[in-house]
Formats: sequence, structure tokens, C-alpha cells
Amino acid sequence: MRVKRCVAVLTEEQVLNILKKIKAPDLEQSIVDLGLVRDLKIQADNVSLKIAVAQAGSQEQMQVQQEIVQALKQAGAETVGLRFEELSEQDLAALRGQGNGQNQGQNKFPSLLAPESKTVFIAVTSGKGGVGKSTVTVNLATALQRLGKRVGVIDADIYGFSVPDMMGIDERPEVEGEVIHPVEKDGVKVMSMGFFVEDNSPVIWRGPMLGKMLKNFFTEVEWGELDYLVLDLPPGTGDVALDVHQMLPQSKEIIVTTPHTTAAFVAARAGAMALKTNHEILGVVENMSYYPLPDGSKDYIFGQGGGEKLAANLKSELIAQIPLGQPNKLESDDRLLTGIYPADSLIGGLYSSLAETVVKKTTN
Ligand SMILES: Nc1ncnc2c1ncn2[C@@H]1O[C@H](COP(=O)(O)OP(=O)(O)OP(=O)(O)O)[C@@H](O)[C@H]1O
Repeated sequence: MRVKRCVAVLTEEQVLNILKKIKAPDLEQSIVDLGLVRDLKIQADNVSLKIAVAQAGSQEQMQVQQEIVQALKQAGAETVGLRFEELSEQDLAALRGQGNGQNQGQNKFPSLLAPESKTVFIAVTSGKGGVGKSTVTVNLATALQRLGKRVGVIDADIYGFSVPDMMGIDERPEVEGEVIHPVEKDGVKVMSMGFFVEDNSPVIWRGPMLGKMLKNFFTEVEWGELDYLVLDLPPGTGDVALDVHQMLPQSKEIIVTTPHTTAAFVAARAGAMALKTNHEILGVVENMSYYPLPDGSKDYIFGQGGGEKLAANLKSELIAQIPLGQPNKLESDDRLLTGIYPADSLIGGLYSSLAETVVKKTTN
């Protein structure tokens, strides 16, 4: 009798995670981080992919081949279709440079990823889009800067990079030789994936490419000394979130939700990932909590309790409840209207309190 094997269908994320552990022979870095995995396709329990190698047909290639097939079959793939393509001399030289990127970076300027770096990383995440993750990122960063901290922001939300717009940034980073200088706005240093997109055209970047970009943001960008680096991650638990978890094991997290219970339920997944990867959750920020009425009462338009419930679920704390309100342009302020709330507004004050809480929680 023929017994049909019951196999789990792998997702792209799972496959990339498995491949991440496999190193390119003479580059000493993961084939995924180096962007050597191409044309990945998964159909039922068949996985097919192309790998770029230094030298086709070499002993190293065969070794990588065996490692990949073995790892994927062990994880449940029935068949693994592997093709190879040879890297050009130019690509190879660039990758060799990148392989040592961290060391080169350390020679050029101290890397934020160096073990002696004192920078506190805070990843701002959410379960779904549109809950105000970018708004919280830029306003928390600004509030920390107002407290006198040296602050940087990385906008890694590739599907909706809104940080430059929210901060009123029109310029691009300056590139000097091999060094990239972040854009500085109101004392906050900013790098955004959006700086590398022309005319707001849609970008289709695959996971490994994103990871590479993000890594370059740490190793090729001269941040100077920073007390805090706040990262705006794409919503959900995709590749970039995973990259950040792996690249920044010391990163702490803030989870943004709205009071709506469904939003909080979805956000719990992002929180569960943080817990699973041992990232400390600083707390939950509930955004759009209520609409403040002129008589001082509150209208809970989107319901109540989502933030509280999520915090309890994650054994964390609700560290801010931000009401609905447009960041107003001050009469005296002739700058463009941005997404930053003025320090003396109700919401600006709430962000100051949030920044104080964050400082308290991250200072020993
Ligand atoms: N408290 C608030 N009151 C009023 N509008 C808000 C508030 N918070 C955010 N917004 C607005 O809601 C919209 C979505 O916010 P934002 O871009 O910060 O969300 P997001 O979670 O980062 O979304 P995405 O992941 O899709 O980029 C923006 O237009 C923003 O100005």
C-alpha cells in the first residue's frame, strides 16, 4: 500500500528563514542577506529557486546545493528545484566589500551595531496599516529630541514610507564618497526607504533586498552618536520585521493599535513575534483613542479597551492613549504643515509624557 506523506506547505517567509542559515562559501555571510536567492517559487510542496554563486560548477556550489536541498526537505518540501547563475566580477567585488561592510563601517565611523554602541533601538510596529504607526514614530522621535536626546529615525515601512512627508522633508541624503549623511530635520536625523524611490512609483522589492538596504542604513550611514534610534517598521510580521528582529536582537518594541478590539487582536500577532524573539516590549500605544470634546469630555468613536486588552495580552503596559486631532499649523509658523504635533498642544504634551516614560524604561 502506498502511504501518502502528509507535508506542510512552506511559506516564502519560512523558506527564507531556513535559507538565512546557509552561508555563501567564500563570503562568510548568509545567502539571503547577500541577496543571492533569486526567483523563489513555491507551488504546493515544491520549492524552486535560483542561487547566484561565485563560480558555477565549483565544489563550493555543490556544498551549498546539498545544504539547501537537505534543509528544505527537512522542513517539509517534497522536491527542491535548484538553478544556479554566476555572479559577474563586478557583483562579486561589491558583495566582497559588503561582506566586510560592518568592519569597513567601523573604520569609517563607529557603527550603531558595534557592541560598545550605547544607542537604544526602538522598533514601532503594528498589526495592520493605518493605525498611526508612522505618526507615533515621528512624534516620539521629536518628543525625545525635545527632551535633549540625540535621535535618529529609520523609516523601513517600504509599503508606505510616510516619514519624510510627515516631517516636512524634501531633500535627499548627501552622499560623500562611500558615506551617506542622513537628512536632519528639527534636530532629528532621518533615513527612509522612500529616499531611494523616484516619483513615488510603486516599488516591488523582495525580502532579501530589503534586508540588505536596512543593513546598509546601519553600516553605511554616518549617524554620529545617537541616544535613540526609532524604527518605523512595515505593519505585520513580514520579512523586514524579521530582519530587524535578527539584526537588532537588543531592539525594544512599541506596539501601536487603535481602541477597536479587532485592531488590537491583529496587533497581538506583532507582539507575539516580539515575545517569541525575546524582544522587550516597552508598551502599547493606543492611537485615535477618543475625540476630545470642547466641554472636556471624550467621545470614544472607535470603541474602548483595545489598548488595555492588548497590553494585558502581551503582559505589558498601556503607555499612552493619544486622541484624534490634526497637528495644527501655528499662526507664527510658516513651515509646511507636517505630522508633528506642537510641543504646547494637548497631543504634543501626551507625546512628551510618552517620551519621558520611554526614557525612564530604557535608563538603568
Ligand atoms: N491621532 C490621530 N488623529 C488624527 N489623525 C491621525 C492620528 N494618528 C494618525 N492619523 C492620521 O491617520 C493616517 C494614518 O496614519 P499613519 O500613516 O501614521 O499610519 P500607519 O499605521 O503608519 O499606516 P501605514 O502603515 O499604512 O503607513 C495619517 O493620515 C495620519 O495623519
